Amino acid sequence: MEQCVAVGSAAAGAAAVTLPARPEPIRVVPSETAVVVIDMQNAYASPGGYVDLAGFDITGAAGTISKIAQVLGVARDAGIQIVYLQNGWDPDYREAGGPGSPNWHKSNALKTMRARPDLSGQLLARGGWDYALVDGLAPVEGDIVLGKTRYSAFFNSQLDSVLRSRGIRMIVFVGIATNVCVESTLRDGFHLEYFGVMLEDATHHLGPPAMQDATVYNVEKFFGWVSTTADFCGSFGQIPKE
Ligand SMILES: C/C(=C/NC(N)=O)C(=O)O
Repeated sequence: MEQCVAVGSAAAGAAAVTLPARPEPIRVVPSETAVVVIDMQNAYASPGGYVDLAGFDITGAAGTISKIAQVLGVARDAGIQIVYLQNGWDPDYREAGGPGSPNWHKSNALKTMRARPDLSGQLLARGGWDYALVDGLAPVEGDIVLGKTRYSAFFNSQLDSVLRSRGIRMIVFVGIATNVCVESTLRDGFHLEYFGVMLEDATHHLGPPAMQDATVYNVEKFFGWVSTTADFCGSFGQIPKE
């Protein structure tokens, strides 16, 4: 087996779990691990949600929901902290920014609502159906739910302090979209000294399939590690229930 990368107190010999990953396995203590669920909202994963209305193919999202549900079940039994992110803005879209913000120009949700005024106030507005987490992935007691207003979950959010205060060193990423908010957050996490692992089959891209491949390449080569739902469940599922 290739050399393991040992994270946090695993490097000092604490009892740890080895997660098979590329480019090499990674060894970590479960209490220093968090699963970060990126934007599993109706907007990104349900027919009639924002990305569906904006013309992206969301047929893969149903499979992603069931993979994430498996990951969360095992993570909860292993005592791993789960943090959900929800992307969007206040119902008046002040947090989205006006024409002085690149977000106003690049956000496909804002562009879709400008093209279709009948949708105005519906897409990614806090409190609405589009903003809500999908039914199949409801948080349970002990999970943390945070809002975010830009692609990176570290930007202008409480994510760093929530993780840092709990001694988290490794983040396991699942969610949508691989090539937008998942990659943006994993990259920022790298720069904040978190070890990022992306479960490739528990994420889904926006755009052509090459987008998924490009992020997998970027993560494996430059920013972190790539693993799978089966490997996560196989390794963290061995831990006796607390
Ligand atoms: C394009 C897009 C991606 N979001 C995400 N959760 O990856 C958006 O929010 O408009």
